[in-house]
Order: sequence, then C-alpha cells, then structure tokens
Amino acid sequence: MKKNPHIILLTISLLLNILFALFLYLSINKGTFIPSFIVVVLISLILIGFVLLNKNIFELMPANYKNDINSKVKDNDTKIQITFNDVAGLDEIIDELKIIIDFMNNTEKYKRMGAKIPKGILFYGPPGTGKTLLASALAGETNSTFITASGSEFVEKYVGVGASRIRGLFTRAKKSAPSIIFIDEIDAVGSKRNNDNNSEKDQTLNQLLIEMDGFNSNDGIIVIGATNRLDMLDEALLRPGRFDRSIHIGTPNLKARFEILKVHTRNKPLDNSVSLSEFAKKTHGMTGAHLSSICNEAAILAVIRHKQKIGREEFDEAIERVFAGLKKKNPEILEKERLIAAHHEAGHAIIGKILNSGLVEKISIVPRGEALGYVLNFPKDDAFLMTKTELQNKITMLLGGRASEEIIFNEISTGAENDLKEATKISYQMVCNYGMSELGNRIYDMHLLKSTENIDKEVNKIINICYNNAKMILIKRKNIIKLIAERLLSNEIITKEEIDDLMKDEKEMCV
Ligand SMILES: Nc1ncnc2c1ncn2[C@@H]1O[C@H](COP(=O)(O)OP(=O)(O)OP(=O)(O)O)[C@@H](O)[C@H]1O
Ligand SMILES: [Zn+2]
Repeated sequence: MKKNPHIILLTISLLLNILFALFLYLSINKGTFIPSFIVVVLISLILIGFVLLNKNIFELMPANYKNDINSKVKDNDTKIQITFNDVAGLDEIIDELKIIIDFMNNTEKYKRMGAKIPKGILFYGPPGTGKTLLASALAGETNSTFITASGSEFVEKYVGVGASRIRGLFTRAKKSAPSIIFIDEIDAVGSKRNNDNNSEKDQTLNQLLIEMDGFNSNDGIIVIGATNRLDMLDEALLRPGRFDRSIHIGTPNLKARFEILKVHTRNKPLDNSVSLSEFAKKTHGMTGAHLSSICNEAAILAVIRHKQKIGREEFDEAIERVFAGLKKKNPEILEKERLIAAHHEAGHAIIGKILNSGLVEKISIVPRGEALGYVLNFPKDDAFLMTKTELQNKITMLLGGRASEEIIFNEISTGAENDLKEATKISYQMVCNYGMSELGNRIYDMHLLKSTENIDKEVNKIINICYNNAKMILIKRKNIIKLIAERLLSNEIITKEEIDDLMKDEKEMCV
C-alpha cells in the first residue's frame, strides 16, 4: 500500500504537539523541567528517524517533483502513430500478426473462450530489415502503449540492477496496458546461460523468465524480442508460454524493395525520369534501412541542387553512396595504390563480363568508405535459386581482383580481403549448406563436427578451381586489363557503355 507523505507529516506534528503539551504540564506541576525536556527531544528524534528510514526519500518530496521524475522515466512509453501502411513488403508476416491484433483489440472475446494468445514473439533477421518498425506498427494498430528497451541496457556491472530494471519494465507495461514491450538486441540478456547461474546477466535473464511466466496473457501485454542471432538464445526463453513464436524477417526481395521505395517516396516530389522498379532492381541485397536512407539522400541532393523535384541522377548517386559508403573528400591515395586498385577492379569487371555473372554497371577507383575502388555490379534478376555454376562464377569474379594483381604485378596486396571473405563464405555454404561438393548431398553443421578437415579441403578445392579459372580468363586478356586500368587511371570512373566499348574487340585482343 502507498503511504501518503502528507498524512505522515501530519501524524508527526500531532505527536510532537501532544508531547510538548505533556512536557509543559509536567514542568509546571512537578518542577521537573530538564528530565521532561530530554524525554521530549529523544522521542521526537526517534520518531523522525523511524519515518526517514522506512520511507523512500522521494516519498517525502513535493508531489510536483515526483511527477517530474516519473515522467522522465516514462519518456519512451508512448502511443504510436505508425501503422502497417508504413511497413512495406512484409505482407505475409503482417498476416501472421493479424490474430495478435484481433486479440489486443477484443481481449474479452478471447477471455470468454478461455483462449490464450502467445505472450512473446521473437523477430529475428539481419539489421535494418524492419523489426523495430513492425513492432511499433503493431502497437499503432492496436492502440497499445509501446515500451521499448534494448537488451544491452540490462547488462550492468552491479548484480541485481538488470533484474530490477526488468521488473520495472513489466510493472510499467501492466500499468499502461494494453501495451507492447519491445526488447531490441534481446540476445544481450537472453544468450545461453552459464551453469553457475550467478552472473549478473544470468540473474537478469532469470528475472525475465519469471516476469514472462508471471503475467497472464489476458493482461493485454505482448513482449516482442528482436535479435540478429536466434541461435545464441537460451532455450528456456523459447519454451511455450514465453517466446514461443519466432518470425524471420529477411532482406527484402525485388517486389518488397519496390514497395519499400514507394513508401519512402510517397511524400516526396519525383521527376518523370524516376523509375522505382528500376531502382528496386539495382538495390539487390539492400535492407529497408538502406532503401529509406537512399530516398532521403536523393531528396537532400535535390535540395542542394535547387531542384523542384527529385530526379534519376539523385537516386543513382544516392544508391551508389549507400552502396559503397560515402565519398571521401580529399583522397590522398598514393599513386601506387591507385595503380593496384585500377588493375584489381579491371580484373573483377572483365570476369563479370566474360562469365556473364551480373550486369557490370560501372567501375570506379574513386575511394569510398574503406574501399579503394569498386565494380558496381547487379545480379541479372532477383533469383531465389542459384545453380552451382552461378555460385562458382560469383566466386571466380570475386577472385578476379587478386588474380589480376598477380598476373600484372607478380605480387598480391591486402586489397582483396573482402573479396576473399565473401568467396570463402560462399564456398563454405556450397559445401555445408547446399551439398555441392564431393562430400555429398547433405548438410554439415560446423559446430557439431569434431574435425572440419574434410570440409576445409573441399572449400580449398572450390576456391583453387575458381582462382585458376580467373587466372586463365585474365592471362589471355592481359591487354584488356591494361586498357581498362589505363582508362581508369585517367578518368577514375568507367561506365557500362565504355566497358562494352573497350571490350568489343576483346576476342581479337586475346593473347
Ligand atoms: N519493410 C519496411 N518497410 C518500410 N520501411 C522499412 C522497412 N524495413 C526497414 N525500413 C526502414 O528502415 C528503418 C530501420 O528499420 P528498423 O529499425 O525497423 O530495422 P531493425 O530490423 O529493427 O534493425 P536493427 O536490427 O538494426 O535494430 C525504419 O525506420 C524504416 O524507415
Ligand atoms: Zn576486389
């Protein structure tokens, strides 16, 4: 029960008044002034001490001040304006969530039937794919309070702090129900526990489990957790009655990208030259967050250029910027680095063209982000399935940069790090996930294997075959590498048309 500070203060002053009257009475009638005075002071001190020790100091503060503090703590408990109209390309997932919406909006109907609705849902998938957006739209659609927290906020140095924050989170949710608690990066608290059960993180996770078990699904609270790493979560979290539904939110496909671009351009004036379906094709692999930032970037460019409407050029530039990081202003790359970068990028582009493994749109040695250069290449279509040959061609193209360096300079550089990373990743997938090696038509779980020797051998085989293939293609076309590299060194950028032109006599130029 809450104690009212005003009543407490009133009681203290009343008691003091009674004591003072008693003291006056005694000192006048019996002439014992000093002992009575000491008794009164002692009793008053004990009373005040008792009150202060038993009450939280905030309870004695003026009401206005208290409200101020509470409002700060509650800053992120808000009613949300976002709806499913703001979420594009996730229609199937939204369909799955319809039952939750109906439940939140008609709790009584479900209560009467004794039906229980999931208390917890997990959204998992890469960053920027709309997990937070979807959770907030769910809150908007159900007119629920949206309470957000990040898993990392709960992991504290001091034992017990995380657990008490979790308690606070659920208390707030109950007070403002119907509510949706969204815990981003839930893996920070929810990763697999140690055996000792003593660490601060484990205590926090235990508290989360207690809270999940504690509330009734009819209380009008839904907990949504988001993570990029479902495999890291403690199994206890995934048990029935806790997060018993997991929904994967992946990177958007062609149609979804088009829809997302539409959502993010709906309040922007667009030129007739703008074709969102074309931009959707060019943005393969990008997430909703990338696409939203492309639309914003294009709008900013149009403002800077004093345009009335956003045009195709702005979008193209925005796509490139987001694709390869921001342009560096004063690139001071040593001439030697430019030389290597030009030949490296020429290698990628030539193989891309020869193997037809994607549309080579542009080659550049203008440094962007971490990269010294890049080949802008888009997949020909938004294929869901890829054949073994297509995957091998992709690896070969990735290794084309290094192969070109080796052929031209008889030396290799660190510039191929990302290419090697990607090529290795695809090769492992071919062996372990797609059954595309001599190890057979089966899947291998690297974590369960005692030795990965055989897998590594197969991966090396794939990479060696592709690298040799890249070298074979490029050795014959040494002259074209040089031609493209020269053009790159003078112009820094070569367009698709120029590449076609430079390579049109490719057969005659082969050595
Ligand atoms: N499906 C989508 N439809 C419309 N906009 C989207 C979509 N997905 C992402 N976005 C845009 O990207 C922004 C970032 O997405 P959001 O924060 O929801 O991603 P997330 O999956 O929660 O990422 P993280 O894992 O990094 O927290 C959104 O605010 C929105 O502008
Ligand atoms: Zn490269």
